[in-house]
Amino acid sequence: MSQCRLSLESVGYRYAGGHAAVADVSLALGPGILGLLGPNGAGKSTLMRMLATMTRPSSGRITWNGTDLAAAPNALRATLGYLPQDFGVYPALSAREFLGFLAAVKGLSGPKARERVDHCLSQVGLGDAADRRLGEYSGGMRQRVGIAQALLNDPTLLIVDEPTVGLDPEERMRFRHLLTDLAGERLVILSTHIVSDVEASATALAVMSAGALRFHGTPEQLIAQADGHVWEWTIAPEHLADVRRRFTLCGSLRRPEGIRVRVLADACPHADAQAVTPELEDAYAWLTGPTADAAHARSH
Ligand SMILES: Nc1ncnc2c1ncn2[C@@H]1O[C@H](COP(=O)(O)OP(=O)(O)OP(=O)(O)O)[C@@H](O)[C@H]1O
Repeated sequence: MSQCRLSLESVGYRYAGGHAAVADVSLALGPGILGLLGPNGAGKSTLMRMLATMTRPSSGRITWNGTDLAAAPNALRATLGYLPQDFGVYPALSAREFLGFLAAVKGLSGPKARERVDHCLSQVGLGDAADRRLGEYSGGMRQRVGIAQALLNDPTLLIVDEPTVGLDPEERMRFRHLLTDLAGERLVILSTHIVSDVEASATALAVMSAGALRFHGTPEQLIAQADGHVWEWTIAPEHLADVRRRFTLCGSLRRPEGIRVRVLADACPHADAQAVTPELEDAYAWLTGPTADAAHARSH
């Protein structure tokens, strides 16, 4: 079994003339699926590009099985699969031709390459569509081609950056299952701003906002942080706008007797409100949303 230890020590990145897009991120990772969550602009893609050795950290260091990536990026590249956020395909080629081309770029050729291309296409469920032009593929199918190309070298580290953007719910679900199947002994890092993308599959979560790492742990540990901060009660429909203005609204459900609202608050928001068991979505909003900032400010 290949080793699979990725370590980030106080990693930071600053774009020329800009603020710190990533600041002081430390993480120790092993096999499993890490869901990297964060709102737009949190620094996820910048971090992923450093992990994929596309850019070097401005500060700190990243090691793969103990080797510093700044000094020896090839230590990782041979065993890395990367699906960037802006992955594009050649519409005139079939999936089989496209992957054959990329296999050759990666140094695979002959029957071995053909076998590998077939294997990766069937792994992502595109065996039957392999000879169709990529221009005719749906968004979800194209993203699966993106995963297939990332799998060509049977990577130990698989990095996928916002792979579900633009997919419909069915394709999104299929993509989640695919990543779960692929995990095994590898480390899969999946970035997204959609909690349900990682809810069922991630063994660990890292949450970023404004360049900083706000949480690293299991989904259960994240949920525990929101315990006692998620409330529900029923209001008259005309009070909805007021509740929305005063609290972070996580959900609302129209019922015959009124609207059942679900809000985040650090203390009981209303005489009728009851604390309810948090879901992962609530906990993520609690960690990254305005309620969290307000509660944080009050405690300092
Ligand atoms: N090429 C660049 N030059 C300057 N600033 C950049 C560049 N790319 C990203 N940034 C800035 O760095 C910060 C982090 O961006 P990044 O793309 O890493 O976030 P993200 O979490 O991946 O968000 P998204 O999901 O929107 O891509 C943002 O403030 C962004 O504006």
